[in-house]
Amino acid sequence: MIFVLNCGSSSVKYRLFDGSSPLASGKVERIGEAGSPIADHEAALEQIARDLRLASLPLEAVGHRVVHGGARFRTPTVIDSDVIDEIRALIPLAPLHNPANLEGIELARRLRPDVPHVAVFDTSFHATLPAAAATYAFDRGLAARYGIRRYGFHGISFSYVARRTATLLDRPVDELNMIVLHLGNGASAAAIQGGRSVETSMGLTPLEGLVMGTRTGDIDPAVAFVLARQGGLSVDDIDALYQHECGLRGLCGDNDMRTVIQRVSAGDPHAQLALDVYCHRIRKYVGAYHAVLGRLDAIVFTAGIGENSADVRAQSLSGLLPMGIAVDPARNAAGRPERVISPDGTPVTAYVVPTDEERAIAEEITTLLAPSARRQVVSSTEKA
Ligand SMILES: Nc1ncnc2c1ncn2[C@@H]1O[C@H](COP(=O)(O)OP(=O)(O)O)[C@@H](O)[C@H]1O
Ligand SMILES: CC(=O)OP(=O)(O)O
Ligand SMILES: [Mg+2]
Repeated sequence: MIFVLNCGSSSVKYRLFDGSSPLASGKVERIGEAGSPIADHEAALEQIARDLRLASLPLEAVGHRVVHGGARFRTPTVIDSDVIDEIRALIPLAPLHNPANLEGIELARRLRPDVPHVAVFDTSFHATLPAAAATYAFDRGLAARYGIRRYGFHGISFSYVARRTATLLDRPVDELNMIVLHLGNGASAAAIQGGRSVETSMGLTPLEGLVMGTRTGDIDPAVAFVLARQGGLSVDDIDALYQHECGLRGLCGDNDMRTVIQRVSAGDPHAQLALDVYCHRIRKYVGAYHAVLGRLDAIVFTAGIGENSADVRAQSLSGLLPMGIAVDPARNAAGRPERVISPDGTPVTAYVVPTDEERAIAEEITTLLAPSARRQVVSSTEKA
């Protein structure tokens, strides 16, 4: 059995697998929010551990989603105290995520010190970004000193969804060019060429790129100078503002797309502008990534908003028929969770493909711990 933990900034998702069959799963949301019965991640994890009798399960390994792996972690990694220190050192680059990931790791290791704990990183899939896409036009010396470059995130999801889409198209992933739009609490786009990430919208941190629930996405760096010089805000104030008070919430007061869309239906102009900015940003990235890829075979929507919001999908891709992209209203509105939403015969096939980060993590761990891979892990440790 493999137990997988996905500790997010305000939620914990978990899944227990017996081989490839899920035995139990769940999600604790709104951790630490006003009025929520779950005060912190520790309380959430203790409840999950009790419910599942985690201490006595016949586990082979525990898998952890870790958002920022920096330049060092390009593959799933067995966690030791050195790895924990390295994940902790990356907290400034993922302040909403790495602390929660670490809490999950530390609590789970305390509970199950007898099994390997494996970190699977959101950044790994983007290790293939070409230098031209990964590099900021920034002082070369400072960039090297502080590790300032574009890393990209949501890689566990992108990699899983790309493989799933290739299966649906019944073609090898290495022949396909696709754009995947992961639209959840955090949101990002990736251009994937032959199964490899060649461009993505998040950068050094998960702040860059698309509009998110509470995060800015792309913004002129000079906004920070104005806030500091004219508003007297500190760096920490600005960081907190960009992370928690911007995005959809900043534009209309709500960070949940369901509420935004209800308000749009009721004629609310702030909600309307929030939705328009959100979809305009996606459309802009689709055009840019089409140019990066040259030929485009598929556009795929995934995660909470991507999988559930027909309005966002339709508005983001409307008017793109000259680029070979279209959405069929009936297919978009309803159907199986995993489906084609473009009309037959359009050059680019548009899909909804539900993501499954927990399954992807379990699969990575099964591969890592397979007997042949285990020998490689041992021999590379010996060499080091
Ligand atoms: N039916 C729906 N219509 C529009 N948005 C939805 C719907 N269902 C869920 N969402 C959105 O999905 C988001 C959460 O996505 P999810 O991928 O579960 O996030 P995360 O894994 O990052 O916590 C919520 O902000 C919510 O607005
Ligand atoms: C990297 C990131 O933004 O993750 P999430 O969408 O889970 O917040
Ligand atoms: Mg997520």
